[in-house]
Amino acid sequence: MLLIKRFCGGFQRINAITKGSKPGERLSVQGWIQNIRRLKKNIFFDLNDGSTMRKFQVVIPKNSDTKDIGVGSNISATGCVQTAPNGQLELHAEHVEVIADGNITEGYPFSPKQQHSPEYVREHLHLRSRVDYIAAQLRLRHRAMKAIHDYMDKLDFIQINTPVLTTNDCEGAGEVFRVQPDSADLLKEMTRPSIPIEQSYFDNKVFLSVSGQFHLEAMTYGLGNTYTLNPAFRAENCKSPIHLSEFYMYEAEIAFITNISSLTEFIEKMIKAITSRIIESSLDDLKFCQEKALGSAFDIPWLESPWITLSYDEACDIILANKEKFKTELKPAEGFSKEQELYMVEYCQAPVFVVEWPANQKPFYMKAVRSNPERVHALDLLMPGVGELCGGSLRENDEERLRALPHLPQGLEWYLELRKYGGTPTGGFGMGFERYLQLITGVKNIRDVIPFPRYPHSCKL
Ligand SMILES: NC(=O)C[C@H](N)C(=O)O
Repeated sequence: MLLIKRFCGGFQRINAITKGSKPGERLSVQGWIQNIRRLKKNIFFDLNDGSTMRKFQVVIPKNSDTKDIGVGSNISATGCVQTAPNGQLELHAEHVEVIADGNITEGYPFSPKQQHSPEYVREHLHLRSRVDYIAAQLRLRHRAMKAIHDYMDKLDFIQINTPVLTTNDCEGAGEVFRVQPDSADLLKEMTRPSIPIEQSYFDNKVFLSVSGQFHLEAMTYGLGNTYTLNPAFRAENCKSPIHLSEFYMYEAEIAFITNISSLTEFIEKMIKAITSRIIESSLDDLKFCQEKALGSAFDIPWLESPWITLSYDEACDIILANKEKFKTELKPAEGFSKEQELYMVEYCQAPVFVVEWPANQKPFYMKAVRSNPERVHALDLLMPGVGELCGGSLRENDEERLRALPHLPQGLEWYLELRKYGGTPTGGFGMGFERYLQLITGVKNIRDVIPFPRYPHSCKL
């Protein structure tokens, strides 16, 4: 504790104070003033330091010199913790110092007393961490990441920092961002005889990663179970409220797995566990985000009940039997539309795993069902409100079967070689981390659950 205090320069964070301080304790805090009330005997500051959505009241005698202090001012205060008449802890300050003026009137876009729309708040990305529900979202995001890391660590998964720059496009779709130096001089300087000039830095075409899966597979062949929680990129001209050009993907690769039901069980257990952990650690922020998003907080209905698994054919039957309910038609080569995904969840009244997909709808690396090679051991997890949350599969670990594929992508000799030196059965999944945050908070636009959203026509800051 001493060490922590010294790191923070002797100041305590409000979250720690409201959770652990006792009346009578002397301490110092720093933060931003959110509101000032000047009453007969005392002046009351509502102090916020970003560590919690709870405001901490600082009380100073009326005769103190506070003419330089206004809403938005940065202050430090030292004093004694006491219990306020409402039962909450407050600081009776003997010493208050102004660290910086707030100046929040001169062109400041947010009025402390006004509610601003998410679209408006998003226009001021660099200032929006000062808006209460964005701060709550970002704290929740941190807790959710921590919950994932703690969960995986407990299960002895090894975290792998998969590369952001890659030469493969994993999913095989043409949706990648190319990367090359901006400097024409540098490219020229590095030119080699047989390499196109724009590739002369790496001697290869290089992309921003769309998925860390192949790198995880390589590591899993030596380390056993691995995972990553890294940025992934998709160059799609898609303005939907559930897509980003840069997002975080939580991917795991499990060794010695031979059954798709083991994978669905793993995912269901994991999502329930990390969600419960977030509820334990961040209930205030979670409820606040839910209220802001949907008007009222909600319980998460899928935490206790079992989830459903449907084969692709069973899922199609449900859609076809209800086809008058959809604007979109079921297209055999394209999987389900968003409204069909959401309908399936509503129909089953539970999250739904769709398994046993037609091979022609899925990437080449998925393991063929041996009794029916037209099908692959793949899964999509459909959740209420967001539709697809996870995609996963067992991986084809038979080198010969991979080599025989008519559309095997070029340049993946290394991927085949993994199988050549021992075709370990593996399987795994990817979960869009921001989509998960949308799922538990109800936040409609994915741009509000990531600090700096990147999407078509927008890469600010
Ligand atoms: N790791 C995974 O299975 C995720 C999958 N490659 C995807 O991008 O959806």
